Amino acid sequence: MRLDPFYLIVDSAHWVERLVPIGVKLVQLRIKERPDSEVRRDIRTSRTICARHGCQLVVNDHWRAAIDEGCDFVHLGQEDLERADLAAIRGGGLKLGISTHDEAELDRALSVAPDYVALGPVYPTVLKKMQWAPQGLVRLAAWKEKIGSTPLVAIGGLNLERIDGVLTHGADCAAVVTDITRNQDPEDRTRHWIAATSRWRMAPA
Ligand SMILES: Cc1ncc(COP(=O)(O)OP(=O)(O)O)c(N)n1
Ligand SMILES: Cc1nc(C(=O)O)sc1CCOP(=O)(O)O
Ligand SMILES: [Mg+2]
Repeated sequence: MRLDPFYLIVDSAHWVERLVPIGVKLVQLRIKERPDSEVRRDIRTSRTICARHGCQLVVNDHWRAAIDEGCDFVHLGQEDLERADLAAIRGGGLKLGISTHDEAELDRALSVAPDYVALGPVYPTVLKKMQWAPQGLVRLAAWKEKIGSTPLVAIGGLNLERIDGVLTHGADCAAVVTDITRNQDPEDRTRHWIAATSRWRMAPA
């Protein structure tokens, strides 16, 4: 399986509506602390927009709603993994991405045969407080060495200047939140991300 090299992460369907039509092909809905009814409404709206634009939709954390709404992927962290019904996710035909931050988490992730593994934070992130020091590019390359053909997602502190570094050190895909959503012109920044990742999009598998 191949992932688009540009992985946008946003916290509402409004962002999906704004940015996916520009040409985003892989987007995660990462909604925190909102009622289940709103989460489901945003997933449904995003699903419709993504289907219209040929974009894969990943749902973070809310795996039951993702199954119910027929999404493409679920993303789970290690704690989420404890509570989720992986058989139901697989049975629903959804793919699974898993966060990792150290070797033990990587072993745990690989034990459930994920469709991608994420390593973070590669660089310092302002989005959330993290207990791990920035992983760096050498560690990213070590992760790829260990996981082989399973796609590797780099996340944490990525910006336009850091894309080439992660994609030449083993990442198949660069995930981003604030470099786009806190940019003064998110649409323009999204266009730049699409252009900056284009040579990996076109590279032979
Ligand atoms: C692509 C990607 N990588 C990592 C994460 C983080 O997931 P998690 O550790 O469960 O933390 P929260 O995002 O739920 O706060 C992610 N969402 N996406
Ligand atoms: C949500 C998330 N998870 C991470 C991890 O390391 O698991 S880093 C991160 C934040 C990514 O946001 P930004 O692109 O703004 O740094
Ligand atoms: Mg989570």
